[in-house]
Amino acid sequence: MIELHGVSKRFGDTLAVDDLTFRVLPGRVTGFLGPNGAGKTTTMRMILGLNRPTAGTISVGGRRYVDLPAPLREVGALLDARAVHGSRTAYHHLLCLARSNGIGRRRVREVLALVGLERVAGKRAGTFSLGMSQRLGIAAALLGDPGVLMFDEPVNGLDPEGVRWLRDLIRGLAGEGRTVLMSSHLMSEMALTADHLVVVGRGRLIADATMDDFVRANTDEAVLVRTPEVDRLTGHLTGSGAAVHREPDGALVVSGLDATAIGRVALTHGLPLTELTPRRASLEDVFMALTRDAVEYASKQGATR
Ligand SMILES: Nc1ncnc2c1ncn2[C@@H]1O[C@H](COP(=O)(O)OP(=O)(O)OP(=O)(O)O)[C@@H](O)[C@H]1O
Repeated sequence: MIELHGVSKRFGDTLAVDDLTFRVLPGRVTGFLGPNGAGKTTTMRMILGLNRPTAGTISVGGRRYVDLPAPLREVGALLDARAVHGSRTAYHHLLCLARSNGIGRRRVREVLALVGLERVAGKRAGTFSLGMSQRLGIAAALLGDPGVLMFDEPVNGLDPEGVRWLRDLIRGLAGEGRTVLMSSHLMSEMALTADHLVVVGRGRLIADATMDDFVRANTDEAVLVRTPEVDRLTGHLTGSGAAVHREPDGALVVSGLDATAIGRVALTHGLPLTELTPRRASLEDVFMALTRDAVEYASKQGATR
């Protein structure tokens, strides 16, 4: 488990992290979301003891990172995939890390195989593509077989096969009971990977909820209905207390009644339905709506909305 209590971090005039309190629990993937500059990387760096909090406390498995005797065996992290000695081979890079934490050569071979880099283990890391560097960073995170894992934007640079592989790997790690915290700007991927979300904006906590609750709580439930009998169905639905909005293509967007109730109204009056689809916002829709005010570096188009 990772636990943050009242954590803040100031860089000069910038309050990068502002009084964050949350827990990352084992056995599930926690997605760490926030617009650019929201403080995600700074928070992860503080968890790893790379930045010292200005205020507050952080513990990993009940202890501060600096108090962990063999940190790689407790916490594995991918923060910056390019942060390797470019002249070292992938194998040598991992071997150096392993040695500093009392981990044997066999494990180095194992993690290279796990991330699919066996064939290029003897190549210099500086010649790797971004996707290969990400795989090497993931191998490094897994080296000590740690119970806590953090991945900052791990999907960057991966090809579609790699994206799917990483999703399965991350879900598998959580399935084994590990604590997994992962940031990504790819909302569709996050929706497929994470069970729980911690959302930040301008350094502050915006939400800490399960994926399902987060989307449901921020969605206006509505049902998309199509029928050849638009006027009659609209009349009966409004008569039953629903609000009905007619789209230009003739579809009805109905709120105030769920799909079952709408189906019943149609059946009672003998009106055919050609579509009856509960509408739910996507994670991306909800994220954009909730963080709109917290976006620091908006594009012009976004800023004028
Ligand atoms: N070493 C530093 N010195 C000064 N300011 C910093 C430093 N590191 C981060 N910041 C500032 O802290 C804020 C949070 O940055 P951080 O990189 O943690 O955000 P993020 O959520 O990871 O963003 P992104 O999604 O763009 O990676 C930003 O305003 C950034 O400019």
